[in-house]
Amino acid sequence: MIEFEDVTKRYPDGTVAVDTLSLRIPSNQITVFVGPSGCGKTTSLRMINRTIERSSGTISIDGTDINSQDAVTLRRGIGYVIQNAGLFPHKTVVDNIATVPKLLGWDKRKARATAMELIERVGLDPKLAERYPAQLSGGQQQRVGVARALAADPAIMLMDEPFSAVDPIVRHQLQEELLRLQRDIGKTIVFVTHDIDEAIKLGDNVAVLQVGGKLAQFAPPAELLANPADDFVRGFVGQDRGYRALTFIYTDQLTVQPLPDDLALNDGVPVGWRNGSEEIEPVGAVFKRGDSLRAALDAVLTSPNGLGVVVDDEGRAVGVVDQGSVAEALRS
Ligand SMILES: Nc1ncnc2c1ncn2[C@@H]1O[C@H](COP(=O)(O)OP(=O)(O)OP(=O)(O)O)[C@@H](O)[C@H]1O
Repeated sequence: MIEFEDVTKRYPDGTVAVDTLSLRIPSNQITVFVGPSGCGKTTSLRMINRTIERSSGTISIDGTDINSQDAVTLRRGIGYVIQNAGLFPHKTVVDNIATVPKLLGWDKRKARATAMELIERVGLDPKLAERYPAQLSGGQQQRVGVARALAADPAIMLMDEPFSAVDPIVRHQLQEELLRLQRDIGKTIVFVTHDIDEAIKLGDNVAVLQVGGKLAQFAPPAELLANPADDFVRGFVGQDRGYRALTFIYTDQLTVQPLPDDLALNDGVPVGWRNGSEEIEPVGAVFKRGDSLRAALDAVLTSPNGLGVVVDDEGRAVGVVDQGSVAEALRS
């Protein structure tokens, strides 16, 4: 557990970026700091690895004050991922990832072998290992950034707006990858974002901060949406929090109907709806049994004929649901 107790950061010019922040960040979960620009998210995050020193209060990791150990040693034991990845431009991908293990004195072969393993683990093609960062896409660079942060197998990983500079599709893929990776590695992740959707999607817990680093609410996302602590949180979470809250509602009450003939399939995978002309219309979003009600609603809303397609783990269509069935589940 990482614990903030009455932590304040006052910069030399007098700006109070964080004001008596108290917070307990549970181990082996993702905790997201979210809030408007300038509310002190980055300052709070960087005080954990002491790249910014607090002015007063205590930060402890598993009961030990972080000021009781050498800052450089502390930092090497904590993974850190930033926006635009911050890779070393003159080092190859594999050498970027092996940086901290080498600093920690691992032998070269072990550091390299670990780096190669991580390349695959974060979903990168091993052929990219000898490329330089400038020869990668933004999304690939971010994956290298995550692999580099994980290289020395730290218990804690700090991530500061890591996916903000990539386009929405890549961002979605990186978020999914992070959740998949976290299911395997179970690190204590502290993640900064200004995007409430990202916070809700990734966080086991979400800390909503307001300007001055004041904690407005600390809660799991479903709780934040259902019971915002005050008007600030309500406003920040947004008008459509009812819709977002559907992300956390699962139902087995949807009536799944057999596949209609006008759904075009390729090897079982839905590719479009036939509408009587030569053209086929896009399927829209699909969802799996066991997905949230939000996914089911998305599927019927984005379908050209109001039928949402249900797929199995391999993406093959298994049935459809209609708007009435989703509305019934919403009502109950
Ligand atoms: N080195 C500094 N000197 C003085 N003030 C600073 C310094 N760094 C940050 N600040 C101020 O501290 C406050 C908090 O900044 P911080 O970067 O922690 O916020 P943030 O929530 O991460 O913002 P953003 O989402 O815009 O990145 C802001 O008012 C900022 O201007």
